[in-house]
Amino acid sequence: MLNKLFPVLNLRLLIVLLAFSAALATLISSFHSTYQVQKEQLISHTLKSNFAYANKLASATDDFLESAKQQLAYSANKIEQNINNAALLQEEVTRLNLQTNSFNSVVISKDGVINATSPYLPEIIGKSISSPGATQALKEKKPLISMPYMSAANNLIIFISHPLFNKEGSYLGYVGGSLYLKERNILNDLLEQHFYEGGSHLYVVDANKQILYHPDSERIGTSVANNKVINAVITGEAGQAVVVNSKGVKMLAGFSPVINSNWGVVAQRPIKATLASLDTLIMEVFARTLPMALATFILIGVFSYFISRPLKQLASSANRLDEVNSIEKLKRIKAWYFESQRLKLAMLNGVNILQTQIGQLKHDAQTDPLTNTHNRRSLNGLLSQLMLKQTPFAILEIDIDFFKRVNDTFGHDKGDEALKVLADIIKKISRKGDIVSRIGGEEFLLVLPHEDSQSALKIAERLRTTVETTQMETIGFITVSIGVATWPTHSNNIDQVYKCADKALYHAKEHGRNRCVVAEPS
Ligand SMILES: Nc1nc2c(ncn2[C@@H]2O[C@H](COP(=O)(O)OP(=O)(O)OP(=O)(O)O)[C@@H](O)[C@H]2O)c(=O)[nH]1
Repeated sequence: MLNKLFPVLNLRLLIVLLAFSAALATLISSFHSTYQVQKEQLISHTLKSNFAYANKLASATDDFLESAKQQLAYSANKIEQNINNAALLQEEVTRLNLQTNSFNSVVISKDGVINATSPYLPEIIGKSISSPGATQALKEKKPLISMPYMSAANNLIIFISHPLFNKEGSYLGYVGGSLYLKERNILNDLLEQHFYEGGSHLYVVDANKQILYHPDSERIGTSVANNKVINAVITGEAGQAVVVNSKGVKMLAGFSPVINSNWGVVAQRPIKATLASLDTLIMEVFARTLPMALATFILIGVFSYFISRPLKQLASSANRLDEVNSIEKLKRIKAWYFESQRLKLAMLNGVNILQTQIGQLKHDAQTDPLTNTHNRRSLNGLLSQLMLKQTPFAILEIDIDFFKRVNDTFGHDKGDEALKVLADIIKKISRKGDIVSRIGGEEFLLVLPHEDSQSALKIAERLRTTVETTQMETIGFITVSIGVATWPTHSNNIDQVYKCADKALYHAKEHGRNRCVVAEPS
């Protein structure tokens, strides 16, 4: 079941899989950590630089407003002393306008009447002014930067003013200047200098979260709600944060307040734009790493081949240990590293032991242990081979005469000795190719290939006389009777040939023993 689910993997595939996944995991993890570290660095760096920009811009704006206030204070001082000199008033407002560029200036009396304007507009001199900035200035009677408001001509304006007092301290009115936030002015110029690319931009809000400056002029005058950066900056906080803007874009923002006007400057850049360069960088690193990674994978393939090869060869040899040349094949395997060497040696030892044992078992299965001649099973096999090859043969059935008496007289052990001596005699008489076999207790069979009855009878006679004349220790002399038959002359059926030899032997016994008889033709 398991094998069906997970087909057997070979060592090479396993090594390749293991090394490949390890290399891949290392590669992915190093790319991932490089990306993460770079990303964190980029984000942190962008946040810091945005904060620095916002800080710089806030302080520059602060400086501008402070300088405008100081210029107005200077002019106020001059005007206070010459409040009735209309020419000087006009000269002073003109100077203010020219100095600050687009800082439209006016002198207003304590009743709210326009005394001088720059640009010079004679048609409104002597008329009353009622704009929110003017009203606030008249009311508060102190140096002031107004809240931004919409002018009659639908311009977003801030009004900067300084009060006028005579020597006795009586209020005379004020001198002031308005900045048109949507139009080009010195504040715009200041902020636009720092506008940079890649979605980066900055904007300025007032204390009411109203946008005073934005690169998209449509946004000027609109309010921003639910923005934690703006919430923080209008309370006078400075810092940096990741924030989602009104369009749902994640931004890296730095923010800083403008103290003089309670405004806030925010410099921000979309995270996506910030990280775009990182994606390109990672792709470049990947492209440069690719050849090395490919080379590594090829090396893994080659190494896995050389590592697995000896084990694969040993495994395939293990399936054929019973082959004749298995030892030679094992010896030829190049086991070049420790484990494969040990395995090869162990297999060689195993094959040696196995083959010795198989040889021994084979010998035991085919041999009569007492006389070391072929047993009945082995004999049958050998005769089958002869018959298969159509090799004619004669059989000599040899039986010891009165062997019971030998046993009874000298004991069973001495009887065994006699059997061994007889076996040795038969072996000596036989030639190469003859088969000597013990087929019963005191019965032997000698197979003589290519011999006919007559020549077999001669050999039987020689055997009989040799036995008869061989003196055995303790026992003395024994005799044998021999029945001779031939295949296929007596019968084509081996059992019939046995029967013929039996009959011949019986005949020999019947006729006095110690004789050889050739079977009658069947
Ligand atoms: N020592 C010994 N005796 C055996 C062995 N196998 C059989 N015998 C004995 O061989 C004898 C065979 O006796 P019988 O078959 O009666 O024949 P015999 O005494 O040889 O007489 P004939 O064959 O008629 O000449 C028996 O006493 C068996 O016990 C053996 O392996 N060792």
